[in-house]
Amino acid sequence: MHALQGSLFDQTDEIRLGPLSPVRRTVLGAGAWVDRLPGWLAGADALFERLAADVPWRAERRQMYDRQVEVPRLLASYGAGEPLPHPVLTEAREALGRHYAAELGEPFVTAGLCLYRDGRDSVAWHGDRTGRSATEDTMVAILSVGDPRDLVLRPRDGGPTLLRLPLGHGDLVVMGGSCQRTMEHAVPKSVRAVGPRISIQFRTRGVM
Ligand SMILES: O=C(O)CCC(=O)C(=O)O
Ligand SMILES: [Fe+2]
Repeated sequence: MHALQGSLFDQTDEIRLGPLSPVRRTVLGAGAWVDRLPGWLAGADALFERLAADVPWRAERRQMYDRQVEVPRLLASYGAGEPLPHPVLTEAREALGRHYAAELGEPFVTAGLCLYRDGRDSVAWHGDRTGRSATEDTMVAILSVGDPRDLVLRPRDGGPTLLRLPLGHGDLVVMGGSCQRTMEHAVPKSVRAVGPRISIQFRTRGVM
């Protein structure tokens, strides 16, 4: 794994969340939208280092036709009520819950973590549509630390990529409304030399 290149605009070691009020919404149509807040978390490089070292990362293999393939990223997941690997993640989940309470109608309860070791790690086009999100609107909030990687979104029924969001260094994105059903998202492989990135995805009960 490449060493993380410390970011020039995040020289603080104090790991701290800013206010959520500056979040900006992009409406994608068909009930889907994306909220963004670049640099929500200060001290993102310090949080990256802590999570990289402290989280019990696991490699997964998946059945692909007749063979087992390595999932191209490392994973960790925290169910409802399980303590998160850093207190600022609990703060983030609660702050997001308060900010979106009226619109979402329920709290964020689970956290999934992905570690993209380098540009060869990725996630293929998909929607988070296992569980209630297959039929209901929901929100998936993602905090990113480490080197930015693009999160791309396109309509599920075909059509060009609508959004390409570089996410790292404390950036927040929230995919909301019908996004998991009507759109797909991916983190494509990168041929550029990129350092590692960790994403933390907060979801509601029964959504994967
Ligand atoms: O790393 C990201 O920002 C996206 C991860 C993702 O889409 C997922 O785990 O479902
Ligand atoms: Fe996803």
